[in-house]
Amino acid sequence: MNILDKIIADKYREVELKKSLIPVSQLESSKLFERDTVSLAANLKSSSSGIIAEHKRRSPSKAVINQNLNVQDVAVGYENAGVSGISVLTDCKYFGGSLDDLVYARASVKTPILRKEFIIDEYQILEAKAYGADVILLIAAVLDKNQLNRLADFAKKLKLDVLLEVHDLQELEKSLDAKVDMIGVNNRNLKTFEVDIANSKNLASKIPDHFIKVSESGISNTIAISELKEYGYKGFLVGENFMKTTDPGKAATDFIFELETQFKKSV
Ligand SMILES: O=P(O)(O)OC[C@@H](O)[C@@H](O)c1c[nH]c2ccccc12
Repeated sequence: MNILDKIIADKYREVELKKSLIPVSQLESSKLFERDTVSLAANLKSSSSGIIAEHKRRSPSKAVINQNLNVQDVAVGYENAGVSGISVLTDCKYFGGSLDDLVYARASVKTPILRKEFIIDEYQILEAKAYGADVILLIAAVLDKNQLNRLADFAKKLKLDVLLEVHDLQELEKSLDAKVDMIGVNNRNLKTFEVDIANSKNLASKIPDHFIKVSESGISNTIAISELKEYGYKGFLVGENFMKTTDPGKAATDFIFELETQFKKSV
Protein backbone atom coordinates (compact mmCIF):
# COMPACT_ATOMS: atom_id res chain seq x y z
CA MET A 1 0.00 0.00 0.00
CA ASN A 2 1.40 3.39 -0.91
CA ILE A 3 0.96 6.39 1.39
CA LEU A 4 -1.98 7.74 -0.59
CA ASP A 5 -3.84 4.41 -0.27
CA LYS A 6 -3.22 4.52 3.49
CA ILE A 7 -4.49 8.09 3.80
CA ILE A 8 -7.64 7.23 1.86
CA ALA A 9 -8.33 4.03 3.81
CA ASP A 10 -8.08 6.07 7.04
CA LYS A 11 -10.26 8.80 5.55
CA TYR A 12 -13.15 6.43 4.81
CA ARG A 13 -13.05 5.26 8.45
CA GLU A 14 -12.79 8.83 9.74
CA VAL A 15 -15.78 10.02 7.71
CA GLU A 16 -17.95 7.11 8.89
CA LEU A 17 -17.08 7.93 12.50
CA LYS A 18 -17.79 11.61 12.07
CA LYS A 19 -21.12 10.91 10.43
CA SER A 20 -22.11 8.90 13.48
CA LEU A 21 -21.08 11.73 15.83
CA ILE A 22 -22.29 14.88 14.08
CA PRO A 23 -25.45 14.68 11.97
CA VAL A 24 -25.76 16.59 8.70
CA SER A 25 -28.55 18.68 10.21
CA GLN A 26 -26.07 20.04 12.75
CA LEU A 27 -23.60 21.02 10.02
CA GLU A 28 -26.38 22.71 8.09
CA SER A 29 -27.41 24.73 11.11
CA SER A 30 -23.92 26.25 11.48
CA LYS A 31 -23.95 30.04 11.26
CA LEU A 32 -21.22 29.88 8.64
CA PHE A 33 -23.42 27.69 6.45
CA GLU A 34 -25.41 30.82 5.53
CA ARG A 35 -22.34 32.86 4.71
CA ASP A 36 -21.88 34.14 1.13
CA THR A 37 -18.80 32.41 -0.22
CA VAL A 38 -16.07 34.34 -2.05
CA SER A 39 -14.81 32.97 -5.34
CA LEU A 40 -11.14 32.02 -5.66
CA ALA A 41 -11.64 31.47 -9.39
CA ALA A 42 -12.87 35.06 -9.80
CA ASN A 43 -9.82 36.32 -7.88
CA LEU A 44 -7.46 34.36 -10.10
CA LYS A 45 -9.16 35.70 -13.24
CA SER A 46 -8.64 39.28 -12.12
CA SER A 47 -5.16 40.71 -11.92
CA SER A 48 -4.40 39.36 -8.47
CA SER A 49 -1.05 37.93 -7.37
CA GLY A 50 -2.24 34.42 -8.16
CA ILE A 51 -0.59 33.09 -5.02
CA ILE A 52 -2.60 30.59 -2.99
CA ALA A 53 -0.66 30.36 0.26
CA GLU A 54 -1.00 27.27 2.40
CA HIS A 55 -1.08 26.63 6.13
CA LYS A 56 0.67 23.27 6.58
CA ARG A 57 2.33 22.16 9.84
CA ARG A 58 3.71 18.88 8.62
CA SER A 59 3.34 16.43 5.77
CA PRO A 60 4.15 12.78 5.13
CA SER A 61 6.85 13.87 2.67
CA LYS A 62 8.62 16.36 4.94
CA ALA A 63 7.65 15.43 8.52
CA VAL A 64 7.62 18.65 10.55
CA ILE A 65 7.56 21.93 8.63
CA ASN A 66 6.49 24.30 11.41
CA GLN A 67 4.59 23.45 14.58
CA ASN A 68 5.13 26.77 16.35
CA LEU A 69 2.68 29.03 14.59
CA ASN A 70 -0.84 30.15 15.21
CA VAL A 71 -3.13 29.61 12.23
CA GLN A 72 -4.80 32.99 12.71
CA ASP A 73 -1.48 34.85 12.58
CA VAL A 74 -0.49 32.91 9.48
CA ALA A 75 -3.83 33.62 7.74
CA VAL A 76 -3.72 37.34 8.56
CA GLY A 77 -0.08 37.51 7.42
CA TYR A 78 -1.02 35.89 4.11
CA GLU A 79 -4.00 38.19 3.61
CA ASN A 80 -1.88 41.28 4.30
CA ALA A 81 0.68 40.00 1.81
CA GLY A 82 -2.00 40.15 -0.89
CA VAL A 83 -2.48 36.48 -1.68
CA SER A 84 -5.41 35.45 -3.91
CA GLY A 85 -6.40 32.56 -1.68
CA ILE A 86 -5.44 30.73 1.50
CA SER A 87 -5.27 26.94 1.70
CA VAL A 88 -5.80 25.32 5.10
CA LEU A 89 -4.95 21.66 5.61
CA THR A 90 -7.60 19.99 7.74
CA ASP A 91 -6.31 16.41 7.77
CA CYS A 92 -5.05 15.63 11.27
CA LYS A 93 -3.22 12.33 11.12
CA TYR A 94 -0.84 13.08 8.24
CA PHE A 95 -0.74 16.89 8.13
CA GLY A 96 -1.46 18.01 11.69
CA GLY A 97 -4.44 20.12 10.66
CA SER A 98 -8.07 20.28 11.78
CA LEU A 99 -11.46 21.83 11.09
CA ASP A 100 -10.65 24.17 13.98
CA ASP A 101 -7.78 25.55 11.91
CA LEU A 102 -10.26 26.24 9.14
CA VAL A 103 -12.74 28.05 11.36
CA TYR A 104 -10.03 30.11 13.10
CA ALA A 105 -8.60 31.14 9.75
CA ARG A 106 -12.12 32.03 8.58
CA ALA A 107 -12.68 34.19 11.63
CA SER A 108 -9.54 36.19 10.81
CA VAL A 109 -9.68 36.87 7.04
CA LYS A 110 -11.95 37.69 4.09
CA THR A 111 -9.68 36.11 1.48
CA PRO A 112 -11.15 32.93 -0.08
CA ILE A 113 -10.15 29.82 1.86
CA LEU A 114 -9.59 26.39 0.36
CA ARG A 115 -10.31 23.41 2.59
CA LYS A 116 -7.29 21.22 1.82
CA GLU A 117 -8.55 17.73 2.48
CA PHE A 118 -8.85 14.28 0.97
CA ILE A 119 -12.52 14.51 0.05
CA ILE A 120 -14.28 11.24 -0.66
CA ASP A 121 -17.81 11.98 0.51
CA GLU A 122 -20.48 14.72 0.34
CA TYR A 123 -20.39 14.90 4.15
CA GLN A 124 -16.91 16.51 4.03
CA ILE A 125 -18.20 19.15 1.60
CA LEU A 126 -20.97 20.02 4.04
CA GLU A 127 -18.31 20.27 6.74
CA ALA A 128 -16.23 22.57 4.54
CA LYS A 129 -19.20 24.89 4.13
CA ALA A 130 -20.15 24.70 7.83
CA TYR A 131 -16.62 25.64 8.92
CA GLY A 132 -16.31 28.60 6.56
CA ALA A 133 -14.48 27.38 3.45
CA ASP A 134 -15.04 28.96 0.02
CA VAL A 135 -13.32 26.30 -2.04
CA ILE A 136 -12.81 22.55 -1.87
CA LEU A 137 -10.16 20.32 -3.37
CA LEU A 138 -11.03 17.17 -5.30
CA ILE A 139 -8.12 14.82 -6.04
CA ALA A 140 -8.51 12.84 -9.27
CA ALA A 141 -6.03 10.19 -8.08
CA VAL A 142 -8.43 8.96 -5.40
CA LEU A 143 -11.84 9.40 -7.06
CA ASP A 144 -13.44 7.71 -10.06
CA LYS A 145 -15.13 9.72 -12.77
CA ASN A 146 -18.61 9.36 -11.27
CA GLN A 147 -17.43 10.44 -7.83
CA LEU A 148 -15.61 13.43 -9.32
CA ASN A 149 -18.65 14.63 -11.22
CA ARG A 150 -21.03 13.97 -8.33
CA LEU A 151 -18.88 15.68 -5.67
CA ALA A 152 -18.13 18.65 -7.94
CA ASP A 153 -21.85 19.17 -8.63
CA PHE A 154 -22.63 18.91 -4.93
CA ALA A 155 -20.03 21.58 -4.07
CA LYS A 156 -21.27 23.91 -6.80
CA LYS A 157 -24.81 23.63 -5.45
CA LEU A 158 -23.49 24.86 -2.11
CA LYS A 159 -21.82 27.77 -3.99
CA LEU A 160 -18.34 26.46 -3.24
CA ASP A 161 -15.60 26.68 -5.87
CA VAL A 162 -13.83 23.46 -6.78
CA LEU A 163 -10.14 22.99 -7.45
CA LEU A 164 -9.74 19.67 -9.21
CA GLU A 165 -6.25 18.24 -8.79
CA VAL A 166 -4.55 16.01 -11.35
CA HIS A 167 -1.07 14.66 -11.62
CA ASP A 168 -0.93 13.02 -15.05
CA LEU A 169 -2.69 12.86 -18.38
CA GLN A 170 -4.89 9.94 -17.44
CA GLU A 171 -6.22 11.78 -14.38
CA LEU A 172 -6.71 14.91 -16.45
CA GLU A 173 -8.75 13.10 -19.10
CA LYS A 174 -10.94 11.60 -16.41
CA SER A 175 -11.59 15.11 -15.07
CA LEU A 176 -12.54 17.02 -18.18
CA ASP A 177 -16.32 16.56 -17.88
CA ALA A 178 -16.47 17.81 -14.29
CA LYS A 179 -18.18 21.16 -13.97
CA VAL A 180 -15.36 22.92 -12.16
CA ASP A 181 -13.64 26.26 -12.74
CA MET A 182 -10.11 25.34 -11.80
CA ILE A 183 -7.78 22.48 -12.63
CA GLY A 184 -4.68 22.16 -10.49
CA VAL A 185 -1.66 20.23 -11.68
CA ASN A 186 0.20 18.80 -8.72
CA ASN A 187 3.93 18.82 -9.29
CA ARG A 188 4.24 16.31 -6.47
CA ASN A 189 3.35 12.69 -7.08
CA LEU A 190 1.31 11.84 -3.97
CA LYS A 191 2.35 8.19 -4.19
CA THR A 192 6.12 8.68 -4.44
CA PHE A 193 6.53 12.33 -3.29
CA GLU A 194 8.66 13.08 -6.31
CA VAL A 195 8.38 16.79 -7.20
CA ASP A 196 8.95 18.31 -10.63
CA ILE A 197 7.63 21.65 -11.90
CA ALA A 198 8.00 20.29 -15.43
CA ASN A 199 4.81 18.33 -14.73
CA SER A 200 2.76 21.55 -14.91
CA LYS A 201 4.53 22.59 -18.09
CA ASN A 202 3.98 19.22 -19.77
CA LEU A 203 0.26 19.07 -19.02
CA ALA A 204 -0.55 22.74 -19.70
CA SER A 205 -1.51 22.39 -23.35
CA LYS A 206 -3.84 19.47 -22.55
CA ILE A 207 -6.02 21.57 -20.23
CA PRO A 208 -8.88 23.21 -22.16
CA ASP A 209 -8.98 27.00 -21.97
CA HIS A 210 -12.24 27.24 -20.06
CA PHE A 211 -10.47 25.94 -16.95
CA ILE A 212 -8.32 28.26 -14.87
CA LYS A 213 -4.94 26.58 -14.56
CA VAL A 214 -3.32 26.26 -11.16
CA SER A 215 0.15 24.84 -10.49
CA GLU A 216 0.64 23.14 -7.12
CA SER A 217 3.62 22.15 -4.97
CA GLY A 218 7.36 22.52 -5.05
CA ILE A 219 7.25 26.21 -6.00
CA SER A 220 10.16 27.86 -4.19
CA ASN A 221 11.06 30.92 -6.27
CA THR A 222 9.47 33.62 -8.38
CA ILE A 223 11.33 32.61 -11.55
CA ALA A 224 9.34 29.36 -11.54
CA ILE A 225 6.15 31.41 -11.45
CA SER A 226 7.18 33.60 -14.39
CA GLU A 227 7.86 30.44 -16.36
CA LEU A 228 4.56 28.84 -15.39
CA LYS A 229 2.69 32.00 -16.39
CA GLU A 230 4.03 31.54 -19.91
CA TYR A 231 2.28 28.18 -19.96
CA GLY A 232 -1.00 29.86 -19.06
CA TYR A 233 -1.05 29.25 -15.29
CA LYS A 234 -2.97 31.82 -13.25
CA GLY A 235 -2.81 30.26 -9.78
CA PHE A 236 0.18 29.01 -7.77
CA LEU A 237 -0.21 26.96 -4.63
CA VAL A 238 2.73 27.50 -2.29
CA GLY A 239 3.05 25.83 1.11
CA GLU A 240 6.40 24.79 2.48
CA ASN A 241 8.35 27.70 1.02
CA PHE A 242 6.40 30.07 3.29
CA MET A 243 5.65 27.73 6.20
CA LYS A 244 9.28 26.75 6.79
CA THR A 245 10.05 30.33 7.83
CA THR A 246 9.33 31.88 11.24
CA ASP A 247 6.98 34.41 9.63
CA PRO A 248 5.07 32.96 6.64
CA GLY A 249 3.16 36.23 6.11
CA LYS A 250 6.43 38.11 5.70
CA ALA A 251 7.82 35.42 3.42
CA ALA A 252 4.68 35.76 1.25
CA THR A 253 4.95 39.57 1.26
CA ASP A 254 8.58 39.44 0.10
CA PHE A 255 7.73 36.80 -2.49
CA ILE A 256 4.87 38.82 -3.98
CA PHE A 257 6.99 41.98 -3.96
CA GLU A 258 9.70 40.16 -5.88
CA LEU A 259 7.13 38.79 -8.31
CA GLU A 260 5.78 42.26 -9.01
CA THR A 261 9.26 43.74 -9.44
CA GLN A 262 10.13 40.95 -11.86
CA PHE A 263 6.92 41.59 -13.81
CA LYS A 264 7.61 45.32 -14.06
CA LYS A 265 11.10 44.63 -15.39
CA SER A 266 9.74 42.32 -18.07
CA VAL A 267 7.24 44.84 -19.52
O1 LIG B 1 4.41 22.69 0.26
P1 LIG B 1 4.38 22.78 -1.22
O2 LIG B 1 5.38 21.89 -1.89
O3 LIG B 1 4.50 24.22 -1.69
O4 LIG B 1 2.93 22.23 -1.69
C1 LIG B 1 1.73 22.88 -1.35
C2 LIG B 1 0.53 22.04 -1.82
O5 LIG B 1 0.54 22.04 -3.23
C3 LIG B 1 0.56 20.62 -1.26
O6 LIG B 1 0.50 20.70 0.12
C4 LIG B 1 -0.55 19.72 -1.79
C5 LIG B 1 -0.98 19.65 -3.08
N1 LIG B 1 -1.99 18.73 -3.20
C6 LIG B 1 -2.23 18.20 -2.00
C7 LIG B 1 -3.18 17.24 -1.62
C8 LIG B 1 -3.23 16.89 -0.30
C9 LIG B 1 -2.34 17.43 0.63
C10 LIG B 1 -1.40 18.38 0.27
C11 LIG B 1 -1.33 18.77 -1.06
